[in-house]
Amino acid sequence: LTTQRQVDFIQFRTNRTVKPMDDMLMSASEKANMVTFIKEGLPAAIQEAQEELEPSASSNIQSRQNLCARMADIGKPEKVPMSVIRLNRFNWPRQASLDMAGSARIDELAMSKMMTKAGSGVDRNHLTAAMSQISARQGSPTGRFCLNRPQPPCDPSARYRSQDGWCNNLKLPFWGAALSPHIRVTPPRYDDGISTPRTLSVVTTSQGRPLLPNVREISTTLSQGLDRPHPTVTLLLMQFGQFLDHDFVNTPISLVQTTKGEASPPQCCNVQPQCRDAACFPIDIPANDRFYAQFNVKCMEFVRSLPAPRPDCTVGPRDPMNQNTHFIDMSQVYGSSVEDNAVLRAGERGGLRINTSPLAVEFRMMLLPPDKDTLDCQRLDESRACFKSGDNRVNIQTALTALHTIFLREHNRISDFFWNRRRDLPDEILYQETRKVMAAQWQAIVYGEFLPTLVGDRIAGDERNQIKLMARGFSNLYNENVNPGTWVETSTAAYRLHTLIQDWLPLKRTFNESFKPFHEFFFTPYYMYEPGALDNLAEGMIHENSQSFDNQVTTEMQEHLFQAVDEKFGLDIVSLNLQRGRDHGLATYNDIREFCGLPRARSFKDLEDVMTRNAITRLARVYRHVDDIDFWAGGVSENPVNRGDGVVGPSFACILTGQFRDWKVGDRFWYENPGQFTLPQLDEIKKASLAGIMCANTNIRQIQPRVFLDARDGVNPRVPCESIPQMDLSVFLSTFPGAGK
Ligand code: HEM
Ligand SMILES: [Ca+2]
Repeated sequence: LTTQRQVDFIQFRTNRTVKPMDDMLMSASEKANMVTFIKEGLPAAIQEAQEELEPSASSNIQSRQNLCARMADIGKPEKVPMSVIRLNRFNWPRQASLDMAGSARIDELAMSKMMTKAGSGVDRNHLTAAMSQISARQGSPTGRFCLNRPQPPCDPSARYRSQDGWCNNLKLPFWGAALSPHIRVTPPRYDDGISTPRTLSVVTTSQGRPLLPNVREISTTLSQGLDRPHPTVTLLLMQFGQFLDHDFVNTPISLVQTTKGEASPPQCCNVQPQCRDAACFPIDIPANDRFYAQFNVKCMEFVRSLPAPRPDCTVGPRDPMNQNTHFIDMSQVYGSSVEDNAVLRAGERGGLRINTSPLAVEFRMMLLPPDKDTLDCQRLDESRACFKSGDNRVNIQTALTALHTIFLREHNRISDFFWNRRRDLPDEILYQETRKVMAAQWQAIVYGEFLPTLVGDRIAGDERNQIKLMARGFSNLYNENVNPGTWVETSTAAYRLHTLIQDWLPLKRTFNESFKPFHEFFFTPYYMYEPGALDNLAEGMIHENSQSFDNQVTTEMQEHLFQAVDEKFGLDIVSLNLQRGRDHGLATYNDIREFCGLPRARSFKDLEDVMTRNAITRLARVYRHVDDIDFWAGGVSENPVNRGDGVVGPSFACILTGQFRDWKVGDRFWYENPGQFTLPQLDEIKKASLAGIMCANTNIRQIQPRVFLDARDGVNPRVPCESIPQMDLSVFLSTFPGAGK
């Protein structure tokens, strides 16, 4: 049986370096004709599209909006639930993202004009693929967001990463930078080949192609919220996983101008379809829904992600924007822009700003600085504010806030050490040197501890996958031709490991709390102000287990996501994940199988090579055809890879292995690259561990060395913190600017 198949080297079926044009089955003259057609027609199409989308020119759109606004007023406008407001805050766009999306929308309209012009004789996928390779908008006034983005030239000898990731790649400075698109390793699946979500089944009937199953129906068919704790993996794996995802991706949603002149997310439910904003993609809830029906809820709000313009001056199918640096560089701690970073800095001694509220001072707790503007937080009293960090999602649930706090403390612990020895150095140097060490040990922990647990030792240990750390010496894997960008396949499915989440937080032990459901911790991180809260959470996360990797997601996430205390229901993360996949034009489960070297399944039965019969039955119950299966739904239905050597299934493991490889070999500042650290410094970084960081920054006294796995006598026994190795930070002083003079 192929279920027993062992996976080691992950080899992609498609050669990702092949340009789409080369891939097309066209004669040379056909290709040449298409290139001429695009070069001649596209600038005019862009011009037309721009005029059409210009706000002043669209009086008819305006009047339609006004009409619809009046209709909405006549009907009773529903109060927007707090859960929806919180979801939108979670995905909030920066002004720069909104500006850039305007440019991307012009491109999309221009593309569709080109398609109309080309007529039905031309293959739409060929045309979009060809357009995406021709820089037709360079120098055009709307091209201001491509290569012309105003930035100082790159300094190849810069010792530190830039704050926004710009210039990591010297040839293509936008690669991996904040405010660039997610990238793709499989072709997009949009209904129109440009940007409209996949909604149609592959099946053709006499009435045409039926709709794909509704995402909420898929959600309830797959998951019954069963409680299946993972046998060996701690809850810290889940929590670290989320903390890491806030390093490499932050996808903003679209906003609309309200009549008051503010920008806000459009309301999509309870609005007539013809009056809905183009960014609306609401989720219908079936009338017989096992949970929402009792509240008479028929629709879940969903706003589409912002389109990102392509940084290489080409036009092409829509890609979502990423507001964080794509690199594994601790941007969730430091921010993804110079402006964000400035707010987080103490401004002296190389430190990060901390919380100076009376509670924090009284109990001598180093906490994150307060964020007075956080609308999504329900403030209980003035003395307990929500927190600020490098990623704006820091407050969404308290265990995440706890990890942010531990890494804040770690930064200040290291910067204090440096400052005590080099008081002559300015704040900026002390900060950057600390950040450099922080990012290095972060990468070492992500690749050395987290990834081997996630994809399994067998895959992580295979040198050919290039995710294994060096036993000694430097790595020679840096490749300037590898794009270090976050993949849509990762952000929108393979890394959405919401199946690992428990329906409680491990706060019970010290606080003697009666059971508190997980949703009471959404956007209410006030526990952090209790003395001992952080220690308690840290201790709980290494004691308790994650949920298993499977098609089951806790009802806290499937029914109560972001629910406020005075609400009865929240959102469903499974529906959101699936709908987001369609919004982002994500390839299907079968596409990914093929990309990963598994055979394309021709029937549901073919899925037996990676799934149990039970998991297949659920998929077959809701999907009409095996080609319709959404990647996330198929991915979580798989058995863990290599019989449980890894946590995730084979297709998630495949995507994640490729992704982590590219984040590493495409990062010029990867800590093992020559020129980043000296050999003695690398030897110290090898001593870094998450156990060590938790010991150094909390009051935990005992810990198992491999924190993502249960403590087990003989194998991974809990030991006193004193016996966990710590880096000798003094080795880093020798390469400080001006050292040894
Ligand atoms: C622990 C509580 C968690 C909550 C409440 C939560 C909630 C959410 C929500 C609401 C979204 C946005 C959904 C959408 O509109 O598309 C999201 C996205 C995401 N989640 Fe989670 N999540 C949690 C844990 C995790 C974990 C453990 C992981 C992975 C190990 C994870 C990975 C992701 C990723 C990669 C995204 C996409 C983010 C982006 O593109 O900006 N999440 N999560
Ligand atoms: Ca980052």
